Amino acid sequence: MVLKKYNINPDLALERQKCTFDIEEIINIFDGGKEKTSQRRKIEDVVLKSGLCHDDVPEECMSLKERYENAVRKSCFFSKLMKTELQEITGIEDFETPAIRRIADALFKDISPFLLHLGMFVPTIIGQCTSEQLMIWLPKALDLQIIGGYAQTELGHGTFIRGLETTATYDADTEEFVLHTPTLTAHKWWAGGLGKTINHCIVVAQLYTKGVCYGTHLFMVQIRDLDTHMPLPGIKVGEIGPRMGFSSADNGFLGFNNFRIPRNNMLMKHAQVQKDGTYVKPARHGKLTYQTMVFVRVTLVNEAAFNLSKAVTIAVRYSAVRRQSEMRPNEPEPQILDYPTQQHKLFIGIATAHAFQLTANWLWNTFKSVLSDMKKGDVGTLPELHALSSCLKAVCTSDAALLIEQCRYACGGHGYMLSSNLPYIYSFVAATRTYEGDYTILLLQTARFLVKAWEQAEAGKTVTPTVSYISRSLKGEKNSWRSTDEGIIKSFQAVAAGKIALCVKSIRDRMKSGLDYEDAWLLTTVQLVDAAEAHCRSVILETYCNEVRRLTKSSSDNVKIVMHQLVTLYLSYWTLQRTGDLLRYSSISEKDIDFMQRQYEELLQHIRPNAVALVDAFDLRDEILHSSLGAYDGRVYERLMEQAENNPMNAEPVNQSFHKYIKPLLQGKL
Ligand SMILES: CCCCCCCCCCCCCCCCCCCCCCCC(=O)SCCNC(=O)CCNC(=O)[C@H](O)C(C)(C)COP(=O)(O)OP(=O)(O)OC[C@H]1O[C@@H](n2cnc3c(N)ncnc32)[C@H](O)[C@@H]1OP(=O)(O)O
Ligand SMILES: Cc1cc2nc3c(=O)[nH]c(=O)nc-3n(C[C@H](O)[C@H](O)[C@H](O)COP(=O)(O)OP(=O)(O)OC[C@H]3O[C@@H](n4cnc5c(N)ncnc54)[C@H](O)[C@@H]3O)c2cc1C
Repeated sequence: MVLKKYNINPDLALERQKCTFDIEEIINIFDGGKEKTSQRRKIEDVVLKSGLCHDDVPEECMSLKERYENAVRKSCFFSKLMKTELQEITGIEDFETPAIRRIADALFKDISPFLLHLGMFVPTIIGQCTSEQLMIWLPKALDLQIIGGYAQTELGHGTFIRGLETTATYDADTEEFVLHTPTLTAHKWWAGGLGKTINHCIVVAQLYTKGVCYGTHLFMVQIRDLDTHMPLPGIKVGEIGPRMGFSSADNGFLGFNNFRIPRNNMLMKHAQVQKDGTYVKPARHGKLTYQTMVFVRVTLVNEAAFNLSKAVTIAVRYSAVRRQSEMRPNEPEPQILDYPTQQHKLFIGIATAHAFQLTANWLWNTFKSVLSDMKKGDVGTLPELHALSSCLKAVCTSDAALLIEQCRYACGGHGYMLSSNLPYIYSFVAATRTYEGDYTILLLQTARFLVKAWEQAEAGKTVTPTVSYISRSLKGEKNSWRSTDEGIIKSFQAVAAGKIALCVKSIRDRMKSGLDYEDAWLLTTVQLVDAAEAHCRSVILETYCNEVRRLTKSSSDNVKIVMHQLVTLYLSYWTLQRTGDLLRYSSISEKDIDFMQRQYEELLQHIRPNAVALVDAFDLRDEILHSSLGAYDGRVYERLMEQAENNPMNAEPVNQSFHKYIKPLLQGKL
């Protein structure tokens, strides 16, 4: 749709006049500097001027098939644009993924069927191929001569990778692997793009050679003919059916009937099968084939931040425009943003988007540093990265989904309209809580690391920095509550340490009473999930505070003030959410809690005049927001009416069903 131009709604115009800081300064902080902001805007200009974002009919009014076909059309032209004009016009050679990721949302209200190609297929080639394999597949994949996906999950197993049933049996006579789907539940299920779009696929299968199973490994498999796009003989493939979101992502199923691929199609950077069938196991770490999952978990923290920033921009702008009820008799109806309960729903969304974005950047740097260690042969930092990326993916996607839904509640009935975009944003983020490792499963992975760290610290060994609070706790350091940033972080660490200690005790007590370790662990899993979540909270709080302090060192005073108000709001919010835990594991008193409550409510008032400016500082163009409620000009009612009038249901004054059914019913002739 072409966005109509309106004058700015007067309420929004007034809000912008109240702003106390330079918006551009905050935009630059989140982009990583002025230069990066200007690069990103150039990329956005090129894509928006290309006309690619235009739809004749709103996406939500298309049939599923039309939506898919429209998404393929746009993905192809977008790919072409990325390869040609974007580079030529902007002169930017190194397309930073965040900029491409952001502008992709101007094209797709839902998901591109090519998402997994960029998100998992290419990263798996980079992380899992030998240099020879890389030379074969990477240029083709980057040039989109082949389009791929990542098929790991099966109908019967997603979480438990070791339980996957698809087999890849080596035949030394022909130097081939035979891929086979032995049962119904062994069919690959869910892979994005697999249903209709891709011609290649990374397949995860149990490797058999010389009669021995060596567990899951990765294989490059061509599944469709490059010319006709027909499934190759021995391949059964299709779309899995309508779902809550991801409507244009053509998630698919895949089965193999003794399908043969060359030996060289096993991705052999870490483990190899030699020509005679001899298996050479990975030299350094048993879980290196899980590396793409770690990469995606890291990027999903960024997804949580980005999508939350979209939702909260929509809801804050709408709340500045919407007037409802009365605060005192006969007074004009206030903007709903003036209600403290509305501020309570929304300002935590702004602070959380900041916290997650800065945590995502920090995690990305940690990921890059672990990769660089691994290149030098050192895998010592991998367990901590796995533990961090697991809990941050779980908690950030889960919190973001809850807060996005809260943004929808904050928009009342209009938030329920698809044209608000809030239902799309929610259904996308709700899926991120499940895919790439379900919430509970990932927290249990972190818990495993925490229990080990506890045991190491108990044995007097040094533990990694993110769990150094465990050593302090074991030394008997008692937590004394202070309502400063550092004081609150220390108290949250004391909560995490206390919960880990209880888990360890619980496991040990259960073992003393005769249970084996597995049962003792199993019966403690409710507490273990809770302890891992507490650990994660302390990591986010600490990272957010540290990063704001670091990044605003040379900022203007007003930017420092407003950024720090959000940090304090975030710390106060979580203190009030976790009073039970803090009363149990720290020295916080009722008086301290009263103080925090008052501080929180005062902060809502302080932030209120800057609320619209703070969401403007996410710098999200209308074309990216796709929202009748959240456009920059705040012309909510005009846009809602426009959408209603353009609804294909209104193209004819009388629907044919009247003549077919209603009239005969009215006349008693049905
Ligand atoms: C071209 C233009 C087109 C336009 C498109 C425009 C798009 C814009 C472009 C932008 C691109 C950017 C993309 C960003 C967004 C990305 C979105 C991507 C969408 C993804 C869709 C979803 C994909 C999927 O879901 S794939 C399937 C994922 N599946 C899972 O995650 C399964 C979860 N299960 C597991 O991970 C495991 O089974 C696990 C960990 C639960 C248990 O494993 P296992 O049983 O093998 O191990 P354990 O016995 O429990 O542990 C043993 C030991 O290993 C350690 N360990 C486990 N995992 C790891 C690991 N990953 N790394 C390191 N170590 C690990 C574990 O801790 C144990 O250690 P100990 O020391 O022994 O304790
Ligand atoms: C939109 C979407 C896109 C996807 N895209 C892809 C893709 O491109 N490629 C791909 O390979 N996969 C993909 N997936 C699959 C996804 O990775 C899995 O659905 C996910 O890993 C969860 O696994 P599952 O479905 O087997 O859930 P299950 O493991 O069956 O989980 C069901 C419930 O059981 C619980 N549970 C399971 N095991 C345990 C345990 N050990 N302890 C305690 N509780 C447990 C879970 O916590 C959960 O509550 C996609 C999924 C979705 C929704």
